[in-house]
Amino acid sequence: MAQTLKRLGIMGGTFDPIHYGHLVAAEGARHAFQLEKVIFIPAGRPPHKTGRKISDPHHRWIMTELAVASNPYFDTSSIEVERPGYSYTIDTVREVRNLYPGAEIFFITGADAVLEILNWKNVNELLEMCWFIAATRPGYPLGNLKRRLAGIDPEHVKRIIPMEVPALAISSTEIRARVQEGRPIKYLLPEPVEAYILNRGLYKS
Ligand SMILES: Nc1ncnc2c1ncn2[C@@H]1O[C@H](COP(=O)(O)OP(=O)(O)OP(=O)(O)O)[C@@H](O)[C@H]1O
Ligand SMILES: O=C(O)c1ccc[n+]([C@@H]2O[C@H](COP(=O)([O-])O)[C@@H](O)[C@H]2O)c1
Repeated sequence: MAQTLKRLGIMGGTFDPIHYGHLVAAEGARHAFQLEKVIFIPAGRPPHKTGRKISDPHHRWIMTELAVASNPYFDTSSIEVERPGYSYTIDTVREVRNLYPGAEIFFITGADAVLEILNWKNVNELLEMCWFIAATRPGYPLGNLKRRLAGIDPEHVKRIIPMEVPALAISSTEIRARVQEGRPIKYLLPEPVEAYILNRGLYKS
């Protein structure tokens, strides 16, 4: 059913697993851009990660649910998990616009993802439909976006807004490696997510 909101955030990601880097970026965006809600949307089949093993979308979606439960502004959606084929953001933003007609949409990414946006499907159309918030991330300097995204219409590049967040050098890759090597992951991600990973034996092999 369609809902009325003025400013809506979407945090897209593979979330394999979700960690505090994602949550801090989303909460920073919620506050800075007065977003009434941030919907976390785990990618069902990320188009750019075809060459690597990704956990079952069901696990990634449950971990996302567990991670956002304590924040009344956060929600999740399984639209990408349920949609067959590759999870293109353009399709997701179109769907979200139908569910929230009239809402201004802010797609939240980290600096690494936004620097790859040139390769995204229908990027110019996407930037006409929503704003992009590019959260700072250690190791991915965001300087001179206009030059680095020279393939995109400069008017559209203005739709990408850098946002400073507390630097957390956490990645899902590092968490998976830690689990595999028996090193701790505590304090890198919410406790219920940690418990889920350990109970289900994720990332062991
Ligand atoms: N520590 C972080 N700080 C800021 N943004 C982040 C951080 N970690 C991830 N993001 C952003 O969150 C979004 C989803 O990221 P993703 O689920 O791929 O996590 P990841 O840690 O980058 O995963 P992986 O290591 O498996 O590639 C991306 O836009 C990414 O740039
Ligand atoms: O639509 C695309 O072409 C596209 C290409 C690469 C990434 N994305 C989206 O960008 C978000 C962050 O991706 P990732 O790999 O950093 O988790 C996630 O929602 C992906 O679906 C989208």
